[in-house]
Amino acid sequence: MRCCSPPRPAWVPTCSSSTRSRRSTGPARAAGTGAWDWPPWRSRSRSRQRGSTIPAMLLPDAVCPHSTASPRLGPRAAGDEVHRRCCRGQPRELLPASCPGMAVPLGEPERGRAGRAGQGRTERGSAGQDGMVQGGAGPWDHRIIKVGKDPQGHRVQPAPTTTITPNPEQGAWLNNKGAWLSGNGRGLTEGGWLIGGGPTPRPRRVPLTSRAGNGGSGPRPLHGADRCGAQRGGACSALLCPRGWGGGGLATAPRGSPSPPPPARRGVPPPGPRVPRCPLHAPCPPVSPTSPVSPYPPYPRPPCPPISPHIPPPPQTPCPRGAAPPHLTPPPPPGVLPLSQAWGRAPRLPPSPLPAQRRAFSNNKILVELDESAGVATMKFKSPPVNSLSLDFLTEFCISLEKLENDRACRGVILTSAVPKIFSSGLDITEMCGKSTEHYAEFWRAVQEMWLRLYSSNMVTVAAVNGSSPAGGCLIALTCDYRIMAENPKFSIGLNEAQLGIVAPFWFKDTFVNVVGHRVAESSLQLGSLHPAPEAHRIGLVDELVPEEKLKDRATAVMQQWLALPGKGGTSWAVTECRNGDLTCVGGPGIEAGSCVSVGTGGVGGWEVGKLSKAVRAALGCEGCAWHTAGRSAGCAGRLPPAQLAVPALLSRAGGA
Ligand SMILES: CCCCCCCCCCC/C=C/C(=O)SCCNC(=O)CCNC(=O)[C@H](O)C(C)(C)COP(=O)(O)OP(=O)(O)OC[C@H]1O[C@@H](n2cnc3c(N)ncnc32)[C@H](O)[C@@H]1OP(=O)(O)O
Repeated sequence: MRCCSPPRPAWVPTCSSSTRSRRSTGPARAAGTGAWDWPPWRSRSRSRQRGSTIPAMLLPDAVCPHSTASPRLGPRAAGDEVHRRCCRGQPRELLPASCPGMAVPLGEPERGRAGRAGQGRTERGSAGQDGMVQGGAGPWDHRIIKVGKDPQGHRVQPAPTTTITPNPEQGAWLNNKGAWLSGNGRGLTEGGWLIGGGPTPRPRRVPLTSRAGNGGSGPRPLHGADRCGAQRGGACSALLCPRGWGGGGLATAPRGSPSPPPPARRGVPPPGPRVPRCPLHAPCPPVSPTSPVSPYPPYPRPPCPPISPHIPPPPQTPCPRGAAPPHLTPPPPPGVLPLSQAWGRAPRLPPSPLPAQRRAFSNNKILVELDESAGVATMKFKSPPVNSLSLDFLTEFCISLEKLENDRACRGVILTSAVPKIFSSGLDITEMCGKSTEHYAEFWRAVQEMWLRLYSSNMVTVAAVNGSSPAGGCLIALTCDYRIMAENPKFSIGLNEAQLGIVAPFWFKDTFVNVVGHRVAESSLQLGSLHPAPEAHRIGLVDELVPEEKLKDRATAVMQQWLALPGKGGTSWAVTECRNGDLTCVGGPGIEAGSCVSVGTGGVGGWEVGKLSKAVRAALGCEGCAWHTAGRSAGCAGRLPPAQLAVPALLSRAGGA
């Protein structure tokens, strides 16, 4: 029996044959050994360079950390509680009978889950996660078994297994979560998921009246209370619950979409015509200070982010970011629809000649400033005295990061500290003693969550280490793409756990090894060394040192350098493959017209480009493939028409890699 995986499993492909790349020294062994103290499912863009893969997995019941069958979680009640919360994100079919989540009445979690996905609630459907498909005998018998981005560029988390059913009355399709699908049966999409091919064991029709959620691309209230698991009596996580966002102004609102209107719900008037919704105009919802069923201890939820004064109301005003000036879109080759027009979506705006638009939101412990024109956010830790990573901090960190991840205007994040001389002191030691087992489990889950989200972020992440950074603080820096440290020798960084008499978890270690190499990591870990900045630079623990006053500028420059590269920073790609391939040739800038075919990664759920290329090249034996970068939103939002997305064929020829 498959079980829920730890905290964020829902987007893990259920196909046991699928693989995903990951860092070479990452802890895939966790599955094999039964170790459960981290969920080894994430991939990372850098991993593709290393080329290793692990099987996608849902942990079996016996090794699920949240299962009562787990011998390591302690009292049954603790396991039950966490498991119940965790498993909320899982399709019911995948939950073991022993899962306490099964006790939640049917229908309740459905609403919560669907609403969650529909809210643009994201999993890190990193660019490496794939849109693999099993299809059906009939056009509506399909199963979606992988995940990616939706047409608006939001990463979404559909259930790994989804059946869809036609709704002839409205000429469209619904899945078993009530989400709207668009397409023509050959290239149906559900919020960006391409679906097609292969039988579904038990296709299920869902009465319209029970389709409460809208996990697809149809409109829905950003913060409707009925979307909130907490409101439904189900488990509600601050991270999962749309209300936990504390305001959707910066979050996820789909822009113009060709999707059909959502189904009417009993007692709920059908919404009017779909109006492209500007997230900046989204009304700020009431936010309750606490959520009684949140898995997190009550804490003041962050206030709604202020709507920038330069964004004019009213909501009906055309979105200022809704359409690109024509001159900014390069003309496509003759006969080829630009990606951004193929599905009628607006590409991401390149830097505007207008004054820089800056937005900021803040919670208790982290200040986030987003420079929209640059596409770069700065997350400043402001939790004095030492930015210790408490449960609250970690939670706010994840929320902030995910907000940015969902924000199409943001492609990179600089992490730094607002506390003088301290980047972060690492895990809050006070969270690790004198607390309940449940608290320990929750805290540790949050630690992992922080790492996973950061590690697998689609954004470019740069750590501007402007102070000491021991242990968990060092981990944050290690988890970023690039580390710049203030060259003050009084600042030190390292995994010093050994000095505290504890052992760095192996995923701390693996992250460390990936950066500094095996031998340096070995000796440093054994000694629990804290390396002064110059030494840290020498051993490669940080990539460069700069005077503290130049740290910000340098981080910004590095960020620009990274963002200029194709494929990073959430940039979506149209993968161009390959001579004599059987896909439709679309050509594109830098691509010899007629020689390549193109697959919009946004349309296939966020394929990791390098991996796809590698797989396709291996399968087709092609040489000289080129990439066509379409820009983040253009690539995500502007997918090729289904007819041009011969992805199943591609996948089958690529062995589903
Ligand atoms: C629960 C889950 C189950 C899993 C358990 C398994 C355990 C495995 C864990 C493995 C991974 C561990 C990772 C970690 O991150 S452990 C934390 C490691 N951190 C440190 O060792 C840092 C210690 N602190 C320092 O070195 C210095 O404080 C620092 C350089 C950061 C700043 O020095 P400064 O002189 O400027 O400030 P003070 O030392 O005077 O400290 C000011 C106050 O801050 C408190 N403090 C410091 N660090 C922490 C911390 N990590 N957590 C909580 N509080 C911290 C310090 O006590 C001072 O408080 P008071 O003013 O009240 O005394």
